Amino acid sequence: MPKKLAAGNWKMNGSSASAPEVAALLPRIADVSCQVLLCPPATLVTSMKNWAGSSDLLIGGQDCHANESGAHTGDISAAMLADAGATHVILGHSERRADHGETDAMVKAKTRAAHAAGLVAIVCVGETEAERDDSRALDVVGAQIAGSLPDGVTGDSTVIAYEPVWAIGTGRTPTLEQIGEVHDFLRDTLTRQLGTEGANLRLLYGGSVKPGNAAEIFAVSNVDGALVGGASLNSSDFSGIIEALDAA
Ligand SMILES: O=C[C@H](O)COP(=O)(O)O
Repeated sequence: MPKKLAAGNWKMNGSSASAPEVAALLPRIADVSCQVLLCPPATLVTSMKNWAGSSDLLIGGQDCHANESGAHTGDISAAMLADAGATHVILGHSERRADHGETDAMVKAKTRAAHAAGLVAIVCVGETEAERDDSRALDVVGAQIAGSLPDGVTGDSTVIAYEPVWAIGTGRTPTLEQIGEVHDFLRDTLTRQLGTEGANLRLLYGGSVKPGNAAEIFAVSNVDGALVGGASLNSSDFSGIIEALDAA
């Protein structure tokens, strides 16, 4: 299995003034055994790559178009992200699914494009609160997995992030049992579909991960890291999460 992964999603936050925050993170990740990734807005990918210098900090995008180039005003291709210094891209985040009407089929096409450009795709799945209340969480993430992954997925090319929509930015998290149930289900489903590669796929949990709850979340079976939103904006908070993952 590839190394565990602590991924930070800056969403629509950050500017050229963010350099010191990234600089403060670098000494804290110098000796960790897990991978550390920051996904800033596209405008900051190249700058952040420069701020990372010779450190092991990885840089990713937050979305890409399914096509390599063409008349798509405002969009960015996977190849462009790679050219800017990105190694990863987040795809199918619930905010993109909600704000931009992204469907599983669109996420699948984007994932294919990411792979073609040599990027690791972090494919997000997760149920809404109404779907969980309706006892449909596993059905929903199962359908998203079935619809969002193209052929040829491997443990090196793809990461799955389970993010219950109702836990994102709310300070609410599922119980550890609920996280374990979904992650075990994802592992079983992916191993059935993909064999060894499915067993090797990293499964991240995302949704209100903080330094205070990270250790208990990382102790849950089949949790191989986290996709962190708000707490990744603060180097001290993100470091706390990274240290918990490193110790898990
Ligand atoms: O991509 C990250 C997730 O949406 C989690 O965000 P959050 O840590 O602010 O809840």
